Amino acid sequence: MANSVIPVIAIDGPSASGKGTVAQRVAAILGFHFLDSGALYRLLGLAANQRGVALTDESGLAQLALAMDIRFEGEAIWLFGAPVGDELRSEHAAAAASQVAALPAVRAALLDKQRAFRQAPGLVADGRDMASVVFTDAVCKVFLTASAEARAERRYKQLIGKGMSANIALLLQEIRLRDERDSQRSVAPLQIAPGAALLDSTPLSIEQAVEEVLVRYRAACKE
Ligand SMILES: Nc1ncnc2c1ncn2[C@@H]1O[C@H](COP(=O)(O)OP(=O)(O)OP(=O)(O)O)[C@@H](O)[C@H]1O
Ligand SMILES: Nc1ccn([C@H]2C[C@H](O)[C@@H](COP(=O)(O)O)O2)c(=O)n1
Repeated sequence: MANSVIPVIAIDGPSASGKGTVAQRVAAILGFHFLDSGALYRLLGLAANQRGVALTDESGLAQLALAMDIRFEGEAIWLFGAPVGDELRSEHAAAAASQVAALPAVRAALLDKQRAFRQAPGLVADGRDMASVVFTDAVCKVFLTASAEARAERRYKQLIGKGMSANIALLLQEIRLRDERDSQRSVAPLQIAPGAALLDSTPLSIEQAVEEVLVRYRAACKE
């Protein structure tokens, strides 16, 4: 199958809007591959930390991004042959990811790694620029959002559920800060891409949000 005809569903949106959860479930229902593009930026922040590369060293980070040996196996992730634990999901890792993601050379270095996930029979990709940059020809583009308060509450429950400590007021502050940085940066900012459908999941359950995406995908396939 030629790469360009392999269908992609692009789900972008702000932090903790539920994109990862929804994208993963849609992929499972359709039997598609799944790309958590944020994990690549988080892994780069982690690798930089491990190897002493400053989060402001654009060329050093870009070289590290190209060299990163990453393996995804279901929920498990390996970085340079070592398993990565829950630290990848911490707000500390998220803040580092948001910082390195603002650097143009880093984004360019990660493009091929992301596009390599486009494999038959299809791909569901979540991130910030899936529809606007990485998979501009995606058959279905969704911008999944929710109020900052709902997102902070979801993240709080997620972290507590994993046995990690969390403070909801602090989470709300971090979410707002990250929204600001991700949407104000000059390269590939978080935005609603042309042709993307806006889906506000504040009042929706996960199942309802999944169904909304599937409805849009099926409609797009009929066009
Ligand atoms: N519609 C929903 N209603 C309630 N909780 C939800 C909903 N969607 C997702 N969640 C929960 O919110 C938490 C955050 O979701 P998820 O990790 O998928 O967000 P995300 O947008 O991928 O975040 P990030 O980009 O920061 O990784 C998860 O615990 C998930 O189960
Ligand atoms: N396509 C992407 C994915 C992620 N980022 C950045 C912005 C986020 O703050 C950070 C972590 O992402 P998350 O795991 O929360 O989805 O990575 C990006 O710029 N582009």
